[in-house]
Parts: sequence; structure tokens; C-alpha cells
Amino acid sequence: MKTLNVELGERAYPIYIGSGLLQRADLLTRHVSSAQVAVVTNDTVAPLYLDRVLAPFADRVVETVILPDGESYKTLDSAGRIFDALLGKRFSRNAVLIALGGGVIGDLGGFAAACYQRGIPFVQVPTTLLSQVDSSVGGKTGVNHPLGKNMIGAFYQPRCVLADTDTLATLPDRELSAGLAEVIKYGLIRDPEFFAWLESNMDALLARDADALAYAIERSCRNKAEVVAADEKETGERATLNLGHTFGHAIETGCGYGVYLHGEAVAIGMCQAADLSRRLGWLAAADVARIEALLRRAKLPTKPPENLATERYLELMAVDKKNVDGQVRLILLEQIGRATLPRGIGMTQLRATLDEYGKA
Ligand SMILES: NC(=O)c1ccc[n+]([C@@H]2O[C@H](COP(=O)([O-])OP(=O)(O)OC[C@H]3O[C@@H](n4cnc5c(N)ncnc54)[C@H](O)[C@@H]3O)[C@@H](O)[C@H]2O)c1
Ligand SMILES: O=C(O)C(=O)C[C@@H](O)[C@H](O)[C@H](O)COP(=O)(O)O
Ligand SMILES: [Zn+2]
Repeated sequence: MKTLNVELGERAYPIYIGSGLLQRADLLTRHVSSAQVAVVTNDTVAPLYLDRVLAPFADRVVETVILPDGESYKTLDSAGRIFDALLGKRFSRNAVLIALGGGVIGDLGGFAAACYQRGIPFVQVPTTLLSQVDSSVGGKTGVNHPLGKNMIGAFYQPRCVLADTDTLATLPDRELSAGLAEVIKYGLIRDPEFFAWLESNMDALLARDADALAYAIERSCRNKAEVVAADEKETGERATLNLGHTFGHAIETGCGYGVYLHGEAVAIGMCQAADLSRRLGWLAAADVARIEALLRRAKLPTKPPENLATERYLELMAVDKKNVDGQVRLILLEQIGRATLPRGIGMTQLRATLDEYGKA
């Protein structure tokens, strides 16, 4: 097992990464000292892993909330179902909530934990590659709104993250690829050696080689933990974790939540961000091609949806948490391994990317 720490002073917490961790009762109980435990999960993950999470808590009062699966259920209504369950059981403010599942459950469960009685402790047990490398770490919790992705939420850190890499064995291939988009993101924004490692090891990752996956998860979490420790509330460097997300969130909202997986939308968005960076004269065309090639090798889409016209894109991008005074701000690339958040972006070049990128 590898242990990393997210260094946030009194809110610091460990990330445990390894095989067989769900069988390690001591790891979960170490961070769950209350007599009342709520487990939030969904109807895909529950039959696979709920028993293992419940096993150490036979002597506690346990409430399980099993939600329907899908991005379209990352809503205030689902959060309401969690509140109903906790209140129904008279759960106190020291009750611990365990979020067992992918990023949807982690974001939603964390949000419910942040709100219930103004905040109860919670633990992240991520079971997808995407949630093990990204969403379970850093305390961004929230739900979607019909007008925008993750528009309702809170920064609220978990007490620990327990990433059992064995759970990836049951993950569908399409979801594995979606997780690889966020892995590639770390290489692009701040870790060029990792990007090169990914170019050399993509086949091993797709073949689910255990060592390759463990290394990619650990290096991704290390990158994310460093960024979050430096800028927890996204006043600066943390915004670079949003590479491709302004375009990607527009795709997710515009096409309907769940049509494109988050990682797929981010993959397309990173290509659009790379194309725009090239148009602005910052990124070499050869690097854009290198980025597209790695994403394609990860079996991710790189071309935007045909039915999302430029004006609709711009409307959707106007609803983004990085915007200031209503002006769109985008994370762009100066080179592979270096991201930037420019003050203003040329609307002409942005329109050119939206009009032309991937349309030929
Ligand atoms: N908070 C953050 O910092 C952050 C970062 C990145 C993404 N996100 C959010 O995370 C969400 C995407 O997360 P995701 O990609 O994990 O999607 P997800 O939570 O929808 O999970 C993907 C699918 O895999 C299933 N699943 C989960 N674990 C499984 C397993 N071990 N075996 C088989 N099936 C399994 C799920 O039921 C679901 O059908 C989006 O809502 C995105 O906005 C948040
Ligand atoms: O942790 C962060 O910060 C990120 O931006 C990670 C992203 O991968 C993630 O999708 C996040 O939820 C997007 O944040 P948002 O603030 O744009 O909703
Ligand atoms: Zn993301």
C-alpha cells in the first residue's frame, strides 16, 4: 500500500492506494469512530463492493443509501434523498458518511456530508479510475444544475481517501478510458515526464497491468495533492486542473448529462484548448498532434459533437465558475507540461477553434 498526504493543516488527510484495501478493516475504522455510519453508493456498485465496506461496521448503526446509477442523478434531489435517510435514522453531527463509488457518488456524497447539519465527517472510497486519480482528492463536492455542471457545491475535504485498485477489475473499458483523460491532464498541466511515461505505457494501462495502473494512480494523486495543498479554494494554480473543462462541461451540459462521460468530454476539451493555444502562438502544432495521438491511443474521442454549434457553445461556456465579471477564462497550454490561465483570450481565435477544430 502507498500512502500520500494532502497537506492542509488541521484538515490534512491520507490517500491510501493499493490492492486489497477494502479487506483492511483497520483502514476504514481508523477514520470512522462514530456509532452511526451512512454509506452512499449506487445500484451498480452496491452489489459489487457494499458488503466489503459494511463488514467492519457490524457493531454500529448503519444506513445505506443506494441511488440510481448515472450522471443525471448528480442532483439536489438525490442529495435530498440522502438527507431524508440520515434524518430518518436521527443521525447526529458526528455520524460519518462513506461515499462508495465513482465521481458521481463522491461529489454527491461529499456535498450531502458538507450540508447535513452544516457538516459531518466523510470518507471517500473511489471505485473508478477517474475517481481514484482525481475526484476523490481535493474536496470539490457538488451537484449539477440543468444550466451548468457542478454549479451547486462546496469545498469540503474528506477525512481519508481509500482507493482499492482491485475494484478496477470490474470497471468497463469505456470508463477506464474516461479515467485516463484526467491522468493525461496531469502530464499536460505540470508533469511532462509523466506525459512521456504515459506515451510509453499506454498499452500496459489499457491492458490493466496492475503495476502500471498503481503507478499512474499514485503519480496522479501526488500531482493533485500538491496543487490542492498549494491552493485549496482555487484562487490560482488549482484552476489549471480545469484544463479542457470549460469546453468539456459545455459538451456535458449541452448534449445532456451522461451522453458523453466526463472524461470523454474533457478529452475533447483538452484538444480544443490545445488547438486554441496553437492559434494564439503558444503551442507548437507538433505538440497538438502529440496530445491528440495520446488521447486517441487511450481510446478517447478528440472531435467535438457535431450538433453543438459555436453560439450554443459560447452560451454554455458563459456558465463557468472560473469566469470573472461574466468574461470567459480558459486554461491553455504553453507547452506539454505547462498550463496557464491568461487574463483575456481573443474571442476571434476562440470562435475559430469552435468553428473549425475537428470539423474537417
Ligand atoms: N470533485 C472533483 O474534483 C471531480 C474531478 C473529476 C470529476 N468529477 C466528477 O466525477 C464524475 C465522473 O466520475 P466517474 O468517471 O467515476 O463516473 P461515475 O461515478 O458515473 O462512474 C462511472 C460508472 O462506473 C460505475 N462503476 C463505479 N465503480 C465501478 C466498478 N468498480 N466496477 C464497475 N462499475 C463501476 C458507475 O456505477 C458508473 O456507471 C463527474 O460528475 C465529474 O464531474 C469530480
Ligand atoms: O479538483 C479540481 O480543482 C478540478 O478542477 C478537477 C476536475 O477534474 C473536476 O472535473 C472538477 O469537478 C471540475 O471543477 P469545476 O470547479 O469546474 O466544477
Ligand atoms: Zn474533471
